[in-house]
This record gives sequence, structure tokens and C-alpha cells, in this order.
Amino acid sequence: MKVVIFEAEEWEARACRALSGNHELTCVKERLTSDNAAKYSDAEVISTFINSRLDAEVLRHFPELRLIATRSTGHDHIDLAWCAAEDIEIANVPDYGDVTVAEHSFALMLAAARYLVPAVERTRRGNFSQDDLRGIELRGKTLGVVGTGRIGRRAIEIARGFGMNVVAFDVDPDSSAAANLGFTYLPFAELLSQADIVTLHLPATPQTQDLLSDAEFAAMKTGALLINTARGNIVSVPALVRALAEGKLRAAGLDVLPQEPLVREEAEVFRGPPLEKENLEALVANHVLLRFPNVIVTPHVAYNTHEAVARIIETTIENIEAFAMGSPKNLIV
Ligand SMILES: NC(=O)C1=CN([C@@H]2O[C@H](COP(=O)(O)OP(=O)(O)OC[C@H]3O[C@@H](n4cnc5c(N)ncnc54)[C@H](O)[C@@H]3O)[C@@H](O)[C@H]2O)C=CC1
Ligand SMILES: O=C(O)C(=O)CO
Repeated sequence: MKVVIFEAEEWEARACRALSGNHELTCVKERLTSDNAAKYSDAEVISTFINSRLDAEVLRHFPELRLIATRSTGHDHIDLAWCAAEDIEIANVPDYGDVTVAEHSFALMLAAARYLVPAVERTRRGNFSQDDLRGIELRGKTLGVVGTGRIGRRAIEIARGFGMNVVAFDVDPDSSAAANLGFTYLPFAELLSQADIVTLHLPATPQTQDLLSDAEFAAMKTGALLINTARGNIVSVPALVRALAEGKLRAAGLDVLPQEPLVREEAEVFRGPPLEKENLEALVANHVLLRFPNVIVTPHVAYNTHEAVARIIETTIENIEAFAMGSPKNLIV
């Protein structure tokens, strides 16, 4: 099959040589966009990371396309309806990141709880003042986990190790996990009112867009922490800014933001057509958010450990081979 791997770092391109000789392989460093898609229009299989937006505008350039092998767990960057209508299958990597992402959530949680970033910035300037650096312990606090899939369950295991109480919400609760890991499912509103720290581990879908907005922040405990390693648009950033400005939240640790490509490539915004009002608002809100001293933002790196990226490429190769052999794996249904 003609296979094109986009967003491929050199080591990934080398790893992809493990694909069987039956395939014609092209590795491209850049992300896939409507500007470069036509160059690869005979591809039957494409693989991208999450920075390529695979919507109709891009995918219509690929008349031969049969499989998208996304090198991610999340698939909100792909137009599922278009793919279904065009008989394009999608395979993801569902289980590379539970440990890696859950550990990053705790890195953010501890950093937010102990003001780690301002503390380190201060000592780097030779300032050893302890003013405003008194934090909180995790032990004995209640963690609210939204989404008890692979990453959420791993986060719960870590939380139990810290001596935290755990409450959780999931649209598809897993009672045996609750019994085995020692946590309690609650309705979403109750979780918000009981949790000292809320951590998000659910996918971005039309149903989860702005799941946390003004009403949900109002329902949270004053002084609560929010951790988001899931997807940016699950949290309304204007509402989050209001909650921080009003002192409702103590701090937030965020690995993801809405409109990440816009934030990352701001110069592009001014080269292209004027932004829609909604996107402009998201961009402005992100900027305000980035200036709060009690907000820690990492650049969507929760997935990024040596172990996890090796698992991603290994599974992607397996996904492509399995599809080519007629016994597809990890298809999103
Ligand atoms: N920041 C990063 O680098 C990474 C972020 N992620 C994000 O983490 C998300 C979760 O990953 P996994 O735990 O592996 O997925 P998973 O599929 O194992 O678990 C997701 C859970 O969310 C639940 N869920 C779905 N809709 C919900 C709703 N409306 N309310 C409450 N729960 C809901 C599901 O029932 C499921 O239990 C991914 O979808 C992805 O967006 C994943 C990997 C890396
Ligand atoms: O695997 C995913 O869904 C990611 O977000 C990787 O960054």
C-alpha cells in the first residue's frame, strides 16, 4: 500500500522502515494541511500526530485513502463523519499513555499545589524569599476524576498512593474498577462540590465541549485546583479566567488549550483570512490565562516520554500491517 507518515521525526521515519516491503513508504516532516495534501494524493494509508487537522478540506485530496493511522489516543482532530461517508477507516493507539499521561497530571498537580514554578523562578534569580509559597498537601484531599478510562484509572492508582480520597464521574462507570481501586462514583455536580482537585481524563466530543463552564466553576469548592491533560475545549477558558480572577480556584495545571494550533503558530493568524469571532475570543482568552501566576501550562507534552512514543510508533506500525493483512486492529468505530 502507499503509506505516507506525516509529522515524522527522523527516528520515527527510521522506525517506520520496519514496515514490510509490500508498502511504498514516504515520511514527511511537516504536518498535513490543505496546502500540501495534493502532493500526496495517491496515498492509501496516512499517519499523522494530533497537529494535522484531518477535516473534509484536507481529506478530499485523497481519493485512494483507506486508512488513517493516527499516532494518538484522541481522535478529535479527525472528521469521523466524513471518514464514515467515504469508507475511510481510522485506527488509533488506545493504550500507550496511561502511565505517562497520569504521571504528568500529577506533575502538574504537585507543581500547582506547591507553587513550584514561581519558587524555582525565584531561586534562579537568587531570591530565596518564601513569601506566598505556602502550599497544600495531597494526602487526605479529595480528588475528582472525570473519565475513568485507562488514564483516569492510572491517575486513581497514583492518588491512592498519595493517600487521597477519590471520587469519580464517567458516563460509562466501571463498578469493578471502583471496588478494586477504592473510589466512589458520584453524579458530576456532586463530584464538583466535593473535590479539592478535579482532574480531567475524558475525550473531546460534541458532548464534552465546555463541560466546565461558569456554572461548574461556581459549583466547585473555593480554593480547588483544576488539572487538564485531556483536551483544551473541555474547559471554557473565559470561564476559567473568571474563576481564577475571582479567587474561586487556587490554581490550574493545563497541558492542553483550546485552539492549540492557533496559539502555537500565531504569526500564521495574521497571514490568513480574518479569524472567526469564536476563534479570536479563544485566542485572547488563552493569552490572558497564560499570564496568571497560579496557572501552569505545558505545551501538550503529557504524552511525551521515551517509553510512550516508542509504544506509539510500534502500535502504529502494527495497525498499518494488520489493516493491510485484512485483520484490522484498534479501529475506531
Ligand atoms: N495530553 C496528552 O498528551 C494526551 C491526552 N490524551 C487525552 O486523554 C483522553 C483520555 O484518554 P484515555 O483514558 O486513554 O481514554 P479512554 O477511552 O480509556 O477513557 C476515556 C473515558 O472517558 C469516559 N467519557 C467519555 N465521555 C464522557 C463524558 N461526557 N463524561 C464523563 N466521562 C466520559 C469514557 O466512558 C471512558 O471511560 C483522550 O481522549 C485524549 O483526549 C490522551 C493521551 C495523551
Ligand atoms: O494521544 C493523544 O491523544 C495525545 O493527545 C497525544 O498528545
